[in-house]
Amino acid sequence: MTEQLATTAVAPGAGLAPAQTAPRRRRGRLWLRVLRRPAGALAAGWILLVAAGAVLADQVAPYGPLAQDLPASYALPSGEHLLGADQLGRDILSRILHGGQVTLAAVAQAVVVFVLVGLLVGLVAGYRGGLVDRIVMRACDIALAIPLVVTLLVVLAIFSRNETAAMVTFGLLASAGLVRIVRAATLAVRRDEYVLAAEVAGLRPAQVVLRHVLPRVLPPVIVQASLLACSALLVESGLNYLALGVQPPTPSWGGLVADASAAIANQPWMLVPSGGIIVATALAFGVLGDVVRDVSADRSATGPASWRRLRTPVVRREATPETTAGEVALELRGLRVLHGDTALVDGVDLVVAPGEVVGVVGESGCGKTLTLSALLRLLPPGLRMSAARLRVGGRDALALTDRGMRALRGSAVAFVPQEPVAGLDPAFTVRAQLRELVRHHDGGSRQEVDRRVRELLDHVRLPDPERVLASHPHELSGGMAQRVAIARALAGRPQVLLADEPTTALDVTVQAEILQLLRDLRDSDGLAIVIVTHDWGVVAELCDRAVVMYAGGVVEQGDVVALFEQPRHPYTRALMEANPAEAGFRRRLRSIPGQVPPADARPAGCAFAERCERRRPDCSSGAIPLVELDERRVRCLHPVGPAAVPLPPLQEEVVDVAAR
Ligand SMILES: Nc1ncnc2c1ncn2[C@@H]1O[C@H](COP(=O)(O)OP(=O)(O)OP(=O)(O)O)[C@@H](O)[C@H]1O
Repeated sequence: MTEQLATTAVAPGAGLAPAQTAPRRRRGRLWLRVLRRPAGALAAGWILLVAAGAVLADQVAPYGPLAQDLPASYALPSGEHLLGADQLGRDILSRILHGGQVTLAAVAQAVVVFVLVGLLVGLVAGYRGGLVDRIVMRACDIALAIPLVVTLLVVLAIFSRNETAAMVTFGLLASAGLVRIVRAATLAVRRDEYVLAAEVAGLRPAQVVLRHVLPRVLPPVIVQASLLACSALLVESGLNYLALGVQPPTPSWGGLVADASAAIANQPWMLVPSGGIIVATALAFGVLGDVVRDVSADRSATGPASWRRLRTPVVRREATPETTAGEVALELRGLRVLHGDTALVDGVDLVVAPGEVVGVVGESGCGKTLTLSALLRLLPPGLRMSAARLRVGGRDALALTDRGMRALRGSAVAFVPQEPVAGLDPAFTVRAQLRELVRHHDGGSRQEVDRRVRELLDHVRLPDPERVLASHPHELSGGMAQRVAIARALAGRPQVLLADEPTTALDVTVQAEILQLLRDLRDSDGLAIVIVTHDWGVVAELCDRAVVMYAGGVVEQGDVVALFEQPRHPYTRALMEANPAEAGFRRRLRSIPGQVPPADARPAGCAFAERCERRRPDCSSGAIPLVELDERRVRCLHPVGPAAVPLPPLQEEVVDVAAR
């Protein structure tokens, strides 16, 4: 158990699904794939034929809709009347074509209202969440409880048989069901990493929704719209059958069925074309919906793996921090991340100069990712953050509104995820995704945008850029995808790059290439980089300084060379000794006994004391100060090596950002 724990703490790639193994998806535009299926092609073809016949009825119908030919009364199909004639000798085919104008227009009205309301309200509820979502859901409950037929009859009575009013009401009431579906789909998509990546890149909510959420929720909307069209057709025909809508002699499909029913004793044939057109068209709408559902189920079966969900926090804290000498790209002082009253992260400081790389190391659950998320002011729902200071690229990130923070993300500070493929939208090519960001940050003509996209790919040294640009994320290897993710991050020319284990999902050779790339970016662009890693090898290769975290706090931080030469905190030393690279032939990997205490059960005093071979009774008696020890900071009463000098305490005052 303890062996296993030590390995988990430091092994590169532990517990991670390599991005390259993401299953390949069959691709193609949705409508093309629908048309490739015989049932889809047949249904779509029939609907198009019927719609075209209705629109062009004046041109293609052999007779006028009201033209009578009494000698042909009740005529069966013939060369003169292809579908026969009714009791007044009116051509049934012509009346079906003209009646289609009324019926299909009514169906279209209902579908348009249904889709517009369902899509807009569902997207807003799912994306915004919170109070908006709750209000929308209650309104849907009410709408779904209203009896449809009774309401339509009331509307027809109030608006003197106005069919448009009835169909708009029908679409509106039915849209409550679509709102729920779109909301659920939006909630699911919001958890996908590429949507998060778009948010982190600083895109506006409307851009994120239109570009990355809408395409995902569209298939269920098309399915529901088809099914609604089917219902609307039956409802409209029913109303006209009862003569509650358009009045005779104006033809409508429901009215034709009513005529045929009245004449059934004289000529049963009349019911075949008039009922048949309704049945066939309703069937076509239903089949089309089914095919779209099948096809889109194939598409979404292999969606990207969900990553940690990050959201905007609500609380900030201000303080009188110690001053920082020299130029600073990123300055974080006294960070706390709270879950209710429990501090998940407590008192973390992080100062990074331009061109400096800082590694954040520690076992799982020590607070590394939450610290990174807090730097972006993006935390999982339910968590709050406070800090004495957060300055990014010279700007006070704690004083910024949500809109200001969005502008900061992607421009001053950018993020590289652990699983690069999951951070890219599977529906778009690399070119489209890079263009989107370049357009967002720089604007310019298409040629200028394309030039910048090529520059970015050259900057991250992607071989065969044209092929990469034309590829979808699943067609890229892990290394290529990580270079694309870095190119995306660089699109806004950030001063600070945050990376959450950017090499753990990659094989060793590719890891080395990505580390080299990050080193070069630090040197060429003067990027300040904060990298979360479990791998001391990455720290040694890339970082200038390291911050060692344990149980939500910093236990040691300082220059990497000095740290490797002489770790001063017993935890740092134990973590280094548990590094798989330290194990050799016939040499067992050392492990740290016990495990990191959960945030709500941290012991008094030093959180590491229970697992520490140097513990003394005073380790568990009170708060342990962070002390200065030969140019590094250590939170330990009995450090490895010479004794320490305490640092002055940080004074803080609490300010609620949300209240500003
Ligand atoms: N949304 C949340 N709600 C409550 N607790 C959380 C939440 N997210 C993280 N935590 C807790 O906060 C602590 C720090 O989590 P964090 O993800 O930052 O750890 P980590 O060091 O990044 O771990 P890993 O290396 O496994 O990614 C853990 O105890 C975790 O259980």
